[in-house]
Amino acid sequence: MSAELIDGKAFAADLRKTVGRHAAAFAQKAGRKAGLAVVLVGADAASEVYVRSKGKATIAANMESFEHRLRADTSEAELIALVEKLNADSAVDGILVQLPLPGDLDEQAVIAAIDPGKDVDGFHVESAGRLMVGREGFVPCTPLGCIMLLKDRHGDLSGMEAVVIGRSNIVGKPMAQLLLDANATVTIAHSRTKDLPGVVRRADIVVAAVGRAEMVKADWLKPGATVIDVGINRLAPAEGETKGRLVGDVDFDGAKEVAGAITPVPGGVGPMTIAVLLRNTLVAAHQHEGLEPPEGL
Ligand SMILES: NC(=O)C1=CN([C@@H]2O[C@H](COP(=O)(O)OP(=O)(O)OC[C@H]3O[C@@H](n4cnc5c(N)ncnc54)[C@H](OP(=O)(O)O)[C@@H]3O)[C@@H](O)[C@H]2O)C=CC1
Ligand SMILES: Nc1nc(=O)c2c([nH]1)NC[C@@H]1CN(c3ccc(C(=O)N[C@@H](CCC(=O)O)C(=O)O)cc3)C=[N+]21
Ligand SMILES: [Mg+2]
Repeated sequence: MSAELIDGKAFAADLRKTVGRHAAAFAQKAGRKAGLAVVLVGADAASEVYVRSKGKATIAANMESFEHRLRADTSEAELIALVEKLNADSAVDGILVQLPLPGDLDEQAVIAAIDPGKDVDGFHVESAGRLMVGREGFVPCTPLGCIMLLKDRHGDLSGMEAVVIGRSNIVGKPMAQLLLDANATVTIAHSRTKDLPGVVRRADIVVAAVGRAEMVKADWLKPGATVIDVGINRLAPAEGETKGRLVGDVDFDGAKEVAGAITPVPGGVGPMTIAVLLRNTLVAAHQHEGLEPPEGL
C-alpha cells in the first residue's frame, strides 16, 4: 500500500473532545446545555443507526439530544408543525430532519420551515445562499468535515486541481464551493459528464459523492492524488455474512496503491459528519445566548 490513510475517525474523535470541552463551558455560562433535536420520519434501518449514533455522540459531548420519531405516514403539515414547535423551543439550538423523507413529503418545504438560526445541517436556502456569497452561516456537515481533513493534510489548497464527483445540494455543490473558497481549481462531475476517468485523472484532490459502490477505479487516479470518499454503500451480504460490507464510492483496494492519501469507509468521512454536526450545534447555542462562539472550532 502506497497511500497514507486519512484517519477521519481519529480526527472526528479529537473534534468531538474539543466540542465536548467547550460544551461543558457553555453549560456553565448559560445555565443550560446546548441541545440538538433530530427528527426521523419512518423506520428506515440505516437512518436508525445514524440517529442512535448521533444521540450517543451528542450526550458524550455534554449536549442534550431530543429525538422525535414520527410514523412513515406523517403528513407534511404535522411534520412542519413539529419543526415550528422546535423553532420556538429555547432548549433546542439545532434541528436536523433526517433525509430522505419517505413518501411524497416535500423535503424543500420541510427544510424551509426550519429557523435558519437552528439549521445546523446547513440545508436551508438561507444557509446555502450565505455559503455561495461568502457570508457567515451554517455549512453542511459532510463537506465541512471533508475540507477539514483536506486542510489538515495539505494546509494551503491554493491552485490545486479538485474534482468533485456528484452535485447534490447536501454534498457535491457545497463541497465544490468550499474548495473554491480555499482557492482550488474546481470541476464538478456528474452523471452526464463525458469521460469521467479522464476528468478525474487531472485531479490532485478527488471527492467522490456519488452513491455507487466502488465506482472510482485506481486507473482513474493521478498517482499521489488525495482521495476523499464520501460514499456509504451497503453491499449485498456475501456467503456466510448476515450483513453486507459497508463500502465507499471508490475501489479502495485498488486506489490505495495509486493515491497519495485516502479516506477509508467506514472510518473516514462518516464520523466527521457527526463531529461537525455537534460543532455546528454548539456554535448555534452560543449565538442563541448572545455569546461569542469559541475560537478555533
Ligand atoms: N459520509 C457521510 O457522512 C455521508 C455520506 N453520504 C453518501 O454520499 C453519497 C452521495 O450522497 P448524495 O450527494 O446525497 O447523493 P445524490 O444521490 O443526491 O447525488 C449523487 C450524485 O452523483 C451523480 N452520479 C450518479 N451516478 C453517476 C455516475 N455514474 N457518474 C457520475 N456521477 C454520477 C449524480 O448525478 P446527477 O446529478 O446527474 O444525477 C448526483 O449528482 C451516497 O453514497 C450517500 O450515502 C451522503 C451524506 C453524508
Ligand atoms: N438531514 C440529514 N443530514 C445528514 O447529515 C444525513 C442525512 N440527513 N441523511 C443520511 C446522510 C448519511 N449520513 C451519515 C452520517 C454519518 C455516517 C457514519 O458515521 N458512518 C460511519 C459508519 C456507520 C456504520 O457502520 O453504519 C463511518 O463511515 O465510519 C454515515 C452517514 C448523514 N446524512
Ligand atoms: Mg440525496
